[in-house]
Amino acid sequence: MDFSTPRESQPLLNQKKSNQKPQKWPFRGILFGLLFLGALYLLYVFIKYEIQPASNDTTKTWKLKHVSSIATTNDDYVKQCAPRVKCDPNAKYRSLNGSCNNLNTPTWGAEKTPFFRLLNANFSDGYYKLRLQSNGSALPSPREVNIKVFLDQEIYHVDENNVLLVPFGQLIAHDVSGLFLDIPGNGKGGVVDGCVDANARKTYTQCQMVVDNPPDDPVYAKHNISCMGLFRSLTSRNYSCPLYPTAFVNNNTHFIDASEVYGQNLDYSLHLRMMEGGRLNFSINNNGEMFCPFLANKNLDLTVHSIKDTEYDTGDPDNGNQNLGIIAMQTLFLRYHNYIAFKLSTLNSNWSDEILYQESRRIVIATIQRILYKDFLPIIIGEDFQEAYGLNEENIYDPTINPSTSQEFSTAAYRILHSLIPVQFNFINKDYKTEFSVNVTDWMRESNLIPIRNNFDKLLKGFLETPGRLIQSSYNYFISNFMLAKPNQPPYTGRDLLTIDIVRGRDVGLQPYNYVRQFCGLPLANDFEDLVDLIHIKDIKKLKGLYNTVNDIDLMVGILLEKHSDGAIVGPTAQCIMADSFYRYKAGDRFFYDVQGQPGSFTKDQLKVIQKITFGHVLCATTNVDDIQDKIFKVVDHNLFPTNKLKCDEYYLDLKEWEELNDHTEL
Ligand code: HEM
Ligand SMILES: [Ca+2]
Repeated sequence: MDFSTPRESQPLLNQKKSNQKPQKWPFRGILFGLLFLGALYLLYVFIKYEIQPASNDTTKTWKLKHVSSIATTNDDYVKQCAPRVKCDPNAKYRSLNGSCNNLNTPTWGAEKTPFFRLLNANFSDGYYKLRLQSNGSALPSPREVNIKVFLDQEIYHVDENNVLLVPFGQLIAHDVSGLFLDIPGNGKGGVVDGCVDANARKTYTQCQMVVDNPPDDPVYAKHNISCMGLFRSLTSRNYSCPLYPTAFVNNNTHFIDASEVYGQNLDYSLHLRMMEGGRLNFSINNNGEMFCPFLANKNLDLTVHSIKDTEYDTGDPDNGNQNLGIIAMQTLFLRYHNYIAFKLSTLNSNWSDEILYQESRRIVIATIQRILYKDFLPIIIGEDFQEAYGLNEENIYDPTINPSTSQEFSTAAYRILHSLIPVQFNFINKDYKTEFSVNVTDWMRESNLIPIRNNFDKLLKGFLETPGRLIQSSYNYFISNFMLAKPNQPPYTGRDLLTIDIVRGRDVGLQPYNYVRQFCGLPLANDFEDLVDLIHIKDIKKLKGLYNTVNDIDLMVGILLEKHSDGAIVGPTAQCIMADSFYRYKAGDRFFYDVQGQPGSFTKDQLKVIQKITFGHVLCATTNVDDIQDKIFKVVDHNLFPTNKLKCDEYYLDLKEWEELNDHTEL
């Protein structure tokens, strides 16, 4: 036995019998004194910043708490305007417009109902006018904020996540949120041209948020473009529901229910269907590949842009054609629906078109929900945070939870992922060669590339194999200057997405960053310097030069600048806002895929199948892309980690649990 090693229970300091005399009072006194002062200081810090007693992981103590709305207006729509809806409590399938999901409040989560608010709206007149700074002056031009705070600090590095995060993230955005523009007519049968002339600004309330570009604007000044014409958003007043303060309407269903694939209401959904074999309408290209139905030259919104050449008919008429990434997702899930419908029809030859359509729709929605909660969200808000927030737990439906998208989520928190948008999309072939790349901003509202030369497969391979833009506060230079340029005109006739996002937050009356941060359990900053816990001092200095007080900073700006939380790609305030909406989409959705005991629930065995479906299954069922990583949003080098690339045989989708459904469930 080695006696030189002290026994564990033996305090190390007592190990050696020291000949020294015990230390005397003055030394101990100083030590205790210092400790006492230290404790007092800590107490002061704890009180000042309302820090809760820490567990091992201090960040988790406040994160675990669910936020609950402190807005007083969330019931106004239901009380004052909601139509009476008669629901069938035994309906097996969710409605197309989201109504009757909640049997007590049937309009919760339905299309064309107002966004939920976490905090009350903030308008300078308490009703509709844009917020001002606390001293009554106008807020800084968002374009100037972008130029001074964000644009000059772009980092040209890539991430371990791949580009697929962008189109999939956008697909979810278009599922849960649709803020339409309130475009005024010019009295001559046309519409006001972008609010750019001074007269329009004076005449139309919808033109109140035109953004002035600073005179030294690095891009627009030399072309004499002095402002960015923008319209305000549609309000509940546009739908004959005059709420006070102004409420903004979601034109999509709030639920994660693939409404961008199926449409937001019954009429529109019928127009998208073949009415045969449960399938959705489609077009075929020269290679016999399936796409969303081609629509030639249909103009959607000529005031902002015009549509060129190939356009597709999708469940999301407003945004489905916005860029190549989203059109790829629309195509992918249309094909997936039709693939499932075909499979189910071979298993159940007696099923009607309606049953095939609804059963396929149910599986498509479940697939999107699975990918979102299992693969996408942990990357965004962090795995530990997601776990701690209870977002991984088996779903227990709670009818008291309002499933509606929060305004803070749709017009700020979820938009910060715009910073992930890459400059280019790569078209990569089966041999992992990039055949060509295109600028995302050169190909907006134009889809001609998609249906030719196997480009669709190459674009998807490109999403998987291209490392994403490093997560950072700035948006890329192109999307910050040249988005949606006028057709056949130079790029500088385009727009700045970050400017739009900041001003959109003012449009819908979001509270400033400091108050939302406090709502999320973080300390309220008394002055700019107090932000240093989450925002870099160099950014604080810039904010000081732009905003009057710390209470004036736009929510979008503050959350973009926040340091990211451990394991997440966003900071704590964005985590808090996002987790809230994603929690309510789940716990407040009676048809969420894993809810049991409802007329629309999957059987236990079907659920087991659903729980195995991944993005790889979707790709293998619908494209020629092969060798797909299980961790779908990560870049996996095929040379270094060949075994992490799985062949499509491993993504076989077996739906025999749906065979002769009458044996499993009642129809
Ligand atoms: C190439 C990719 C993308 C482009 C070009 C793009 C562009 C846009 C544009 C122009 C708007 C409307 C702005 C306004 O007038 O208020 C918008 C809205 C929005 N975007 Fe993106 N976006 C992209 C990707 C994403 C991604 C990856 C996310 C999130 C993961 C996202 C989330 C949102 C949200 C939540 C809205 C508000 C939707 C609404 O309520 O109507 N977008 N985006
Ligand atoms: Ca939806």
